[in-house]
Amino acid sequence: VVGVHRPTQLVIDRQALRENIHAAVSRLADGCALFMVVKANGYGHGAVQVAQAAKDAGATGFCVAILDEALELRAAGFNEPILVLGVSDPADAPLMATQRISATVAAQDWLVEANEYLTLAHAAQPLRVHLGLDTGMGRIGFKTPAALQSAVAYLNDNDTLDFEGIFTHFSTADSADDRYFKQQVTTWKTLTGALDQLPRYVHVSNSATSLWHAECNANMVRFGVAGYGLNPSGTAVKLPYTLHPAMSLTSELVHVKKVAAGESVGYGATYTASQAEWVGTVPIGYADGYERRLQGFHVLVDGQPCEIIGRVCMDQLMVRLPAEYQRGTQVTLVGRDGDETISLQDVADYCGTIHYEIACGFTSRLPRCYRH
Ligand SMILES: Cc1ncc(COP(=O)(O)O)c(CNc2conc2O)c1O
Repeated sequence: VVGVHRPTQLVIDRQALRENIHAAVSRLADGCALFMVVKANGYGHGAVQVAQAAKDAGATGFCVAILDEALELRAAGFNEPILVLGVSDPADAPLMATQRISATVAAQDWLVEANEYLTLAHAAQPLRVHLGLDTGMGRIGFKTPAALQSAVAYLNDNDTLDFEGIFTHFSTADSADDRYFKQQVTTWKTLTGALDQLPRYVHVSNSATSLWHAECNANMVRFGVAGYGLNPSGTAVKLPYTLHPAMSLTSELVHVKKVAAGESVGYGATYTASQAEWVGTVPIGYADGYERRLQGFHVLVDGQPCEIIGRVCMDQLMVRLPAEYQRGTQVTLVGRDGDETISLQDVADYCGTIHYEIACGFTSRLPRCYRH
């Protein structure tokens, strides 16, 4: 990667992305589309590169969180449908219409305000609208048949608006306990059952739903975390087919020294060697998204787990080495080295969070290097 002057990098395996997405596409019923969810810079993997890999593997559209992420894809030359999953600014309705970016709508007053902007702008294209239904996620969306019917009537009465899709989002699809999931499905059926006809895109599935409740898929799935090779449930529910994690994180030792018993390492001198030992310094820290909470976790050097000793600094961290190693020796922070592997799940477990947050948390200071 041009301009990389530090050995620390996120390595993204595009072949893994393509395999994960193609596996999902091949399992979808005829007529069901896969839109790759590339929000948050492709869950940290690089939105543009992920979008291309997903398109190569059969994705026919994309989902993002905010309008800026959709504009990034258009600027990169993607002409496929793009749905913004969050609530956008009604004042941006003309821009979205012109750019053929689909807007999520969660309330009728948003439609009325957007329509004012569209009418004033004499937008050449109607704004594509997906109505979001809140069936239990408790985030955004219509909750009653009456409100939904009213919004649909408003859509049908205004040619500045194109009723392109209707969707909901499940909050427990990744749980082995499906009681709440079933309640949401019932609510979904009640709400959509109140409409005479449904729009082109009808979608309810995130990765977990498409993996464990595929019968719910309708005609489009919003495929995210599994496309990156990660189990939506973490380790709670077994995958129906193998996924290939696409993200690795590697670096090199930039300094190696022998410390004597009694010598301290890191801010706050929180670590003191109890015996003479070899210590390596790795150029990565919390400003890269490698969190301070990872003190005491481990990295891999020469296929061996090496404990992170002392506090993680902003840009560097120190590890105990099993022996003397040369400057430049590879360090694996996420990925496989010999017989050992550190997964994003392992990092997330140690931090008391989920792998989504770890992957999204790697900052822009880490170059993304693409393989295959
Ligand atoms: C509306 C919506 N659809 C689909 C997805 C894709 O889910 P998946 O990556 O599990 O397949 C998300 C992810 N949203 C989030 C994932 O983590 N926090 C979120 O808000 C979402 O918010």
